[in-house]
Amino acid sequence: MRFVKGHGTENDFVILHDPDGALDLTREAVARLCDRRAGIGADGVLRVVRTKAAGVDGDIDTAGAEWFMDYRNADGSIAEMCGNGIRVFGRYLVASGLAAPGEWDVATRGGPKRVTLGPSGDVSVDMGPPALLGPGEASLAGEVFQGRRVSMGNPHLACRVDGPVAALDLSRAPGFDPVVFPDGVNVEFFRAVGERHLEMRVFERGSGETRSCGTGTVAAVAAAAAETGSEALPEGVWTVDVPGGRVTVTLDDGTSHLKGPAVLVAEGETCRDWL
Ligand SMILES: N[C@@H](CCC[C@H](N)C(=O)O)C(=O)O
Repeated sequence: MRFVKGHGTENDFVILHDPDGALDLTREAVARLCDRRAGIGADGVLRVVRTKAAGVDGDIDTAGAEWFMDYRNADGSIAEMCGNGIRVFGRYLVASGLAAPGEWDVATRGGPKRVTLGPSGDVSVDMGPPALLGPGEASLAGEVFQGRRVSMGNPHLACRVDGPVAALDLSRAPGFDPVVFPDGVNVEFFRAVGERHLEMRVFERGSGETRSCGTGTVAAVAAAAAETGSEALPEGVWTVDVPGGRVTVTLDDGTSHLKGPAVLVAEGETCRDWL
């Protein structure tokens, strides 16, 4: 099986080219591919499949997008959206000659997302309006953190912390109420380090701590922006520093845009009989 490896601010992915939907991508196969010692190693898999061959017709709004991002977490579970993944997905389509630089929609389980990119450089994606769903809490190393529940198509709990995020122990999954989050949750911890400038760490559902999470950065910005108390989120450009680098999140026109690097680093083929 041919693959490409890529990352967006070190949130890394194995990209599988499956235009006609021929791959039987089991949960076990994804977990083996993502294993960092016995496999290729990644936070998730991006299966690149033509929307018409993805078997999602009628289930989701695809807006006529030619390509569908089938995203899987490292444990093989399916997620609705991946903000860094879709930027890497866009870079892959352009680098492979499957799409021209410019602007177009990619279908995801979280709805169609408009990707904007040039022949090289940063990739931007319209992530849609963050949905603020009210308060929530997580626990970590015996401490309880208050946060805001945010949907970016996938579920988030964004918690402000007082000290540097580097001091947090994310070696174990944060605790949360499974009644409030029946499908699990991605938990972000953020701190303001300047005006419209956050630092953030994340523990992702299905992948553990990752070095970046695109949907998580938008959720953290939405939670921080909501602290102003105004009914609509105030417009503005935010910088978010994550362990893997820096992205910008723009809140404008009732939507959000995520922008940052998306890099393809290697391509190869899995060995016969391995997977
Ligand atoms: N890293 C991603 C989010 C991937 C999905 C997430 N773990 C979930 O299960 O919802 C991003 O960049 O947004």
